[in-house]
Amino acid sequence: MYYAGKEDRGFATDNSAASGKNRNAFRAFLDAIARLFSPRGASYKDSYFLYAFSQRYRNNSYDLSRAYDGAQSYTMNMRPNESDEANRLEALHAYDILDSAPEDGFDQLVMLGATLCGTSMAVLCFVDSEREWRKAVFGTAVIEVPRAESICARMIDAREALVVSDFHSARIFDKAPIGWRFFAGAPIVTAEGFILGTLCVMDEKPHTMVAAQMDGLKALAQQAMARLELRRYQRQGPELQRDRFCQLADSMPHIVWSADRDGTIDFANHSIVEYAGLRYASDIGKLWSELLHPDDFSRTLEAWEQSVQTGEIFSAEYRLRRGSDNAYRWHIAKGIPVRDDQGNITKWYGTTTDIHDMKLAHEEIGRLAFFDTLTGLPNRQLLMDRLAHTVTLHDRIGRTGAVLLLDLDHFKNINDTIGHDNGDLLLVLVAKRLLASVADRHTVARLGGDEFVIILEDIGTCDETAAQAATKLARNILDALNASFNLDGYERHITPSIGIAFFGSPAQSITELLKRADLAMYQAKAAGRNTMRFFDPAIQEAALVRASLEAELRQGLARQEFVLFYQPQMNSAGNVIGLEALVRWNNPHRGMVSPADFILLAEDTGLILPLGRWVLEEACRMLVFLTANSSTRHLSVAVNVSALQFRQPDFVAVVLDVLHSSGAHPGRLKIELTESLLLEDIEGAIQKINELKKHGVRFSLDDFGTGYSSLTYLKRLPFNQIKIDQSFVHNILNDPRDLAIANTIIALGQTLHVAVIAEGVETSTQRDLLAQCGCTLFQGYFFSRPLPEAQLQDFLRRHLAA
Ligand SMILES: Nc1nc2c(ncn2[C@@H]2O[C@H](COP(=O)(O)OP(=O)(O)OP(=O)(O)O)[C@@H](O)[C@H]2O)c(=O)[nH]1
Repeated sequence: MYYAGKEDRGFATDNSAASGKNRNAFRAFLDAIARLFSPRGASYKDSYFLYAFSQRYRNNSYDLSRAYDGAQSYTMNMRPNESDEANRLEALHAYDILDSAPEDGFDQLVMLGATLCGTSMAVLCFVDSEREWRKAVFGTAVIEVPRAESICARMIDAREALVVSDFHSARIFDKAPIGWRFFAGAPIVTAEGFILGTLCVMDEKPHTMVAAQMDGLKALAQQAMARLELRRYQRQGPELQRDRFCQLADSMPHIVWSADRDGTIDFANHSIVEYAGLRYASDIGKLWSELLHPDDFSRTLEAWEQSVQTGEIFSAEYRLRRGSDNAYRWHIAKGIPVRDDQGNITKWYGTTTDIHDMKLAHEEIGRLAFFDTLTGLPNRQLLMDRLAHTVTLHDRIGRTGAVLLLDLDHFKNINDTIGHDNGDLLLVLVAKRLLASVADRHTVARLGGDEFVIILEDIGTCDETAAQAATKLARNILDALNASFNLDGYERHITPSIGIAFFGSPAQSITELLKRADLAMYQAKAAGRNTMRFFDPAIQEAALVRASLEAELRQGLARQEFVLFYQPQMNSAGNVIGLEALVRWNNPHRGMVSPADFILLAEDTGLILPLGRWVLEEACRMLVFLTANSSTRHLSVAVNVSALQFRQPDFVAVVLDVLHSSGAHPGRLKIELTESLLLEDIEGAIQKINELKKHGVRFSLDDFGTGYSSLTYLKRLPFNQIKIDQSFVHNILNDPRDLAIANTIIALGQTLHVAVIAEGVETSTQRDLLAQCGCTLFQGYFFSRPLPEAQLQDFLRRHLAA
């Protein structure tokens, strides 16, 4: 990378800079910049200079100061020493415009002036020492006027822009110009403040000029001056052009830069010094990557590579660190690739513009358009978009989702009693609780007023699982909102009514879906509020059944309706070696309920935790009882532990606590775990099992063969026993594959020195076949059904080893 001596300017000053190659590159640079500012792709001749110059020219202002009778003049706010006519003439001659041939660009400006002001004549003239000389004329063929007769010269002498509506009434000149009654002129002013001439419009008829026309005329005069600058610039040598360019580049608010193929910046204007707080613009070459926000780096690099590969304009948005406060601000960069004489792209010329405020404003506009201003939740518009997208997706992947429509109960009362502001606050707090009640992947939106919608995504594949998931979530919401709110220093209560509708395959319209959820919500209101209802009657029925079963389950626990049955476990000699404790629910209305009908619900509702503890306590009580008798002291009691129970952080402590308080022998307690329970956190499982094993507690792996049956479990988990699932035992006589599996499990047990017990043994043939395979422990109806405590005593008496 090469760099200029004038380091805060940037351009190279070595001799080669003047070479034709560099001149071409330089022209290409100007052209590139011009294209950036000119959407139509005009060359720098047309737009770059005009743009840059008009920026500076705009600083000279014109104030309406006096009005004549029928005429107005505008005081020109110029340099103090501009009355120096000699300097003015020198400035004029420097442009080398006098007596030059007509040029299209100037002709067009003059024509535009006449069209804009609706006059029959227009002239662009320069005032020399002796004459007014016209570079461009429209509606007149007169090219020169003696200075003494020139109104434009009078304008320059008086330093006033002028509008004369009618020379007949204005009488501000000794002699009205022949053939005109109307005149309006705007001065051609250099950046230094010299008035070189005017762009003026004339007519044979009187006229009035509205302010917009005068402004337009002044703008055209500015364009004429800019074009004059460009003309002079083009006639200068490359060195002068470069200096001039640097001055202009530095006057621009954008960061102007050029870069090599590998992205190294080898030129930047002064804006980068001001923005980034660099010492020299040239520092940008090495500091660029430090200024760029790290998160935007790879994206920017990709855009650059893309431009290098395709030759398309480089375009990227990124954040650049500001030197004054180290804040990152968004910028947009655009760079035009420029080819050398061989057609290879060697340079990129571009600008980088601060768009931070604009971007934030856009984001804010986007936020306002899609988010509710009060709660910050997605609004109806965004909800509809997401819902449409989610419904289509679920149809495609064959999954079920749900829409929960929630309306607060008697919300109007809140507004009426504690005011609308507190009502608003309550809506905000409700929104927060809703967000806290659902997982991030779901959407919580405010439909309007006191209505909210929750989209539950992917909650199952069948109605039952989806209904359970939706019920669980709706319950959470009901619980969350039922807790009191602190408003205005008082505890306030609000409840919701929730309607639930499902979507899946085939997709239904979102309007229909919301209508269904709305209908269900009204049913919830009709049912007394503070509750939920499903749109689907069958699901609703199932949910009601479940809800009443749950209520009964709670009651059952409180009323101690649960009992333990014990199923004996036998050895090959036909002696009892232990018991498996199995819970039953003795419901006053339903009779004896099997665990299959309530354990899942107990797990879903968390009731399994108190129930599981109760089972453990009962089993330990039985152990103490067995230990008291010398003939039963050796028997173990196996207890099934659910996944939720086992995952409790205090599981080990609970087991030890129950063992301790009951006085049961830990070595006689056997905990049965299922394979699926181990999947989630195998390390945690190993730790818990080992901790309890230290106290003598034994472990059995239940249902082995039905799940993943990973040998890793057997290797890593310190089980004392594996259970062959009854499904294999059931068909062991008919299905050789079941026999093979049972055989394998038994062989595994022998190899790993882990006891193997077969459950579900119903016949002597099954028992004999398993025994032939090497199985020594059995459990099943062939020996005994699970027995209530009273019948167990009898059984034990008959089957204990002498
Ligand atoms: N504070 C506040 N109130 C609102 C806003 N938007 C709507 N409301 C009020 O919310 C109330 C909604 O009432 P409804 O849902 O029709 O009736 P309700 O009193 O909740 O009674 P039910 O829905 O039948 O239980 C109306 O009184 C609205 O004026 C809001 O942005 N802020």
